[in-house]
Amino acid sequence: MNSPLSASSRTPQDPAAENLKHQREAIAALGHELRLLVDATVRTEASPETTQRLADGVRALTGQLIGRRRSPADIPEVDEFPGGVRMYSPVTGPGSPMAPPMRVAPYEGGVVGRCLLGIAHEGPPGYGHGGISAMLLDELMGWACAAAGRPGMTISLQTRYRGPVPLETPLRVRAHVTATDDRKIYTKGSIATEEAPSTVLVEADGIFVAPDPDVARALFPILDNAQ
Ligand SMILES: CCCCCCCC/C=C\CCCCCCCC(=O)SCCNC(=O)CCNC(=O)[C@H](O)C(C)(C)COP(=O)(O)OP(=O)(O)OC[C@H]1O[C@@H](n2cnc3c(N)ncnc32)[C@H](O)[C@@H]1OP(=O)(O)O
Repeated sequence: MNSPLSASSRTPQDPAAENLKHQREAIAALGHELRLLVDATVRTEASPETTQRLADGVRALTGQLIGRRRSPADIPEVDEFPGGVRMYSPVTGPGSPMAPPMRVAPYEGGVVGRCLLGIAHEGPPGYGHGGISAMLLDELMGWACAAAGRPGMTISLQTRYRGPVPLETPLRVRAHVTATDDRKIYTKGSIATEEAPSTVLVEADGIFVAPDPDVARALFPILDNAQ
C-alpha cells in the first residue's frame, strides 16, 4: 500500500508509467539524502567556520533546484489526487526531507504505519515532539478514512500522551475508522514501539469530514479539471 486509495490506471509496461517510476525514484533518492543532511545538521558540533561554509554550499545547491516552481495549490505531476501518492507529504512522502517517512500498510480493518523518529523530530531531549506524534496520527487516521472509501479532512483531533515516544526506535502507528455519520467519519489511532506494541504511548480520536462536493471543488480546483 503506497497510497491511501492505491489507485493507478497505468500498467507497469506503459512508457508513461516507467517515466513516472523513474521520476519518483529520483525524488525519493533526493529526499533520502536530504533527510540524512537534516539529521547530520541537527547532530553536528562543527565549528562556526565549517557551519558557515556548509550554509554557503547548501545555498548553491538550492539554487540548482529553482526551475519551474509549483505554487501551493498545484498538485505535483508525480502525485495522484485525491487519496493517491503524495511524494512530498511531510509524513509519508519519500521526497520530503521533513517526513520520517512513514510506510503504510493495511492492518486488521484499518492501517498501520511504520517509521522511526530522529533528533530532528525531538521534543523533550531524547523523545519525540508531541506535535509530531499528532501529525503522524492525523495523517494515518486520514489514510484509514481513505482506505475505507471515505477521504476527508480533519475537523477534530484529540491526543492523549501516555508515555514519551523514544527516538531512533521502530514505531508502530495504527488507525481505523470506528463509525460514520453522514459526512462525518470517526477514527481512532495509537502509537507504540514495535518492541512493545500493546503499550500505547499516544492515543487519539479524530473526526474527519468528507467535504460537500461544491466545497471540495472550491478547495481543490483540480477536482474540476479531472471531470
Ligand atoms: C473529493 C474529496 C476530497 C477530500 C480531501 C481529502 C484529502 C486527503 C486525501 C488523502 C488522505 C491523506 C491523509 C491526509 C491526512 C491529513 C488531514 C489533514 O491534515 S486535513 C487539514 C486540517 N483540516 C482542515 O483544514 C479542515 C478545515 N475545515 C474545513 O475546511 C471544513 O470544515 C470542511 C471542508 C472539512 C467541511 O466543510 P463542509 O462545508 O463540507 O461541511 P460543513 O457543513 O461545514 O460540516 C459538515 C459537518 O461537520 C461539522 N463540522 C465541520 N467543521 C467542524 C469542526 N471544526 N468542529 C466540529 N464540527 C465540525 C459541521 O457542524 C457539520 O455537522 P452537522 O452536519 O451539522 O452535524
